[in-house]
Amino acid sequence: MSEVFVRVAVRIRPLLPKEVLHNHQVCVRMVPGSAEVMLGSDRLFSFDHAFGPTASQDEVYESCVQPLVESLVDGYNATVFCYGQTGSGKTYTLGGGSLDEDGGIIDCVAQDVFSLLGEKEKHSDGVEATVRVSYMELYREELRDLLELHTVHKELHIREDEKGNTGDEKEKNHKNE
Ligand SMILES: Nc1ncnc2c1ncn2[C@@H]1O[C@H](COP(=O)(O)OP(=O)(O)OP(=O)(O)O)[C@@H](O)[C@H]1O
Repeated sequence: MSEVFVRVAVRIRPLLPKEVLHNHQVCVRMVPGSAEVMLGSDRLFSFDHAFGPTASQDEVYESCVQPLVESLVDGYNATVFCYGQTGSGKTYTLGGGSLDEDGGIIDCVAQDVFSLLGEKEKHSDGVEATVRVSYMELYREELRDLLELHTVHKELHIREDEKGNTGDEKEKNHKNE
C-alpha cells in the first residue's frame, strides 16, 4: 500500500425492497471505471475507492481493509471507521451476516488476524501474540460494553494512557495488574 495515512471509500447500497415498493429513486450513481460517484445529474465526488450496489462484502474487505490487517500483524496501528446517515449500511458493512453468508468486515478481520498470526508463528522463532477484543457502543455520550451487557454504562470510561493508546477503564486496570 502506498504511503497514504487516511483513505476514504464510499459504498452505495441497493434500494431495499420496501424502498422499491414505495417507488423511491436512486439519487447517487457510480461513474464506471473510476472511484467517483455522481450525486443527481451534475455533482461529482471523488474517493480512494467507490463501491456500487452490486459490490460484495469481500470486494469491500479486500480493497479497503485486508491490507490494514497485514500491516497490523507487522506491528502497525490501524482504524476502520464507518460513517453515514442512519440506514446507509454501516452495520451491514461492518458486521452483516456471518462468514458463511456474506460476512462483514469484523468477521473477515477476525479470520485473517488469526490466520496471519498462525503463519507468523510458524515461520519465525519465539513470536508470541496476544489478541484482545473490546466491543463498545457509544450512543448519546453513553458507553455500553456489548460483550458484557449487564455493565452499567456510567461505570465505563474511555481513557488515553501516556503512550496515546486508548482503552476502557477495565482494560486499563487489567494492564496494570
Ligand atoms: N450493501 C448492502 N446490500 C444489501 N443490503 C444492505 C446493504 N447495506 C445495507 N443493507 C441493508 O440496509 C438496511 C440498513 O443498513 P444498516 O442497518 O447497516 O444501516 P446503518 O447505517 O447501520 O443504520 P443505523 O445508523 O440506523 O444503525 C439493512 O436492512 C441492511 O441489511
